[in-house]
Amino acid sequence: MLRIGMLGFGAIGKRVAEAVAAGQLEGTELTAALVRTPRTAAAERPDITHDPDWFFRYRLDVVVEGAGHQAVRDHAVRALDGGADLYVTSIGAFTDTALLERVVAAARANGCRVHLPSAGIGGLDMLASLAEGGLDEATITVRKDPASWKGTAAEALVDLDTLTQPHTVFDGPVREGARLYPQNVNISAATALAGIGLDRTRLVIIADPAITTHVCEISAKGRLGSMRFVEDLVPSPENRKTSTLVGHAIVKTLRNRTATLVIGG
Ligand SMILES: NC(=O)C1=CN([C@@H]2O[C@H](COP(=O)(O)OP(=O)(O)OC[C@H]3O[C@@H](n4cnc5c(N)ncnc54)[C@H](OP(=O)(O)O)[C@@H]3O)[C@@H](O)[C@H]2O)C=CC1
Ligand SMILES: O=C([O-])CC(=O)C(=O)O
Repeated sequence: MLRIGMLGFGAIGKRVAEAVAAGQLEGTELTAALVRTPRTAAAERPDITHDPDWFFRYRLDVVVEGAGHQAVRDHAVRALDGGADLYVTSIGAFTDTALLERVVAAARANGCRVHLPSAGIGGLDMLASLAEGGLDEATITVRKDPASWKGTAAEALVDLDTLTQPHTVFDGPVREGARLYPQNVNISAATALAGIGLDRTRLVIIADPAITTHVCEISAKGRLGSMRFVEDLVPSPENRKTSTLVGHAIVKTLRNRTATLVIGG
């Protein structure tokens, strides 16, 4: 039985819980989930707690982070020190390269692995393959409806409520943009780490009043050829900044861990 601990129990965490409860992740148990806000006690699985010491007293095979950059900073190394493999979705936290190095060192010291799943972005397999031959350029464009940028740095740049035209709120290196928009563009950090890195990958972020979805595009060019990938995803009713697909993608990733036949990856 694979024992999973979830950091975060929002749009992503709840989808994992639903999949386990529905028997869609054979041979797995969602043992515990760590959140920020205290919950009323319930003797059920997962055991949902806001107390990191309580969460980490469980012996976990896998810790899946779907909680945010601070949770990566606070708990990633502890998860690995406890002997669990770690899956991180808040990949933008690794714009801090020293943090990534500490996390990888902890994994190595404990004989564990760190996974950065594709989660909300496609095309990483192709991008990483192209990068093997050397990439000249890579760009990711993240376009979301204005409501998805509420509560972010975009609010200081533009009135999201009265926007009538697409507005570029960031155009620059991923290292800067993924730090400025921690809840919306983790996929850009995944793209950068799969390709030509956080400083050389260009990130364009657009608030677009003409759409109601998340339209994200990767384009890249190198010695082996070029690629273009576009996705158009439905926002989660639980958290508009996150595409509904993300939780499903994490379920697919966890299923691949125990499956006999693994497709893609
Ligand atoms: N790589 C990718 O493709 C994507 C990555 N993400 C990342 O995943 C994160 C979670 O997304 P989503 O599920 O939509 O978010 P939600 O806001 O729906 O849920 C976040 C959950 O994490 C908990 N939480 C927040 N901070 C902490 C912390 N410091 N320690 C422990 N728990 C914490 C919250 O607790 P409480 O319920 O008490 O508030 C909540 O349960 C995003 O912030 C983003 O960083 C998101 C989408 C795509
Ligand atoms: O689900 C998405 O739209 C992507 C996302 O929020 C992120 O990368 O943080």
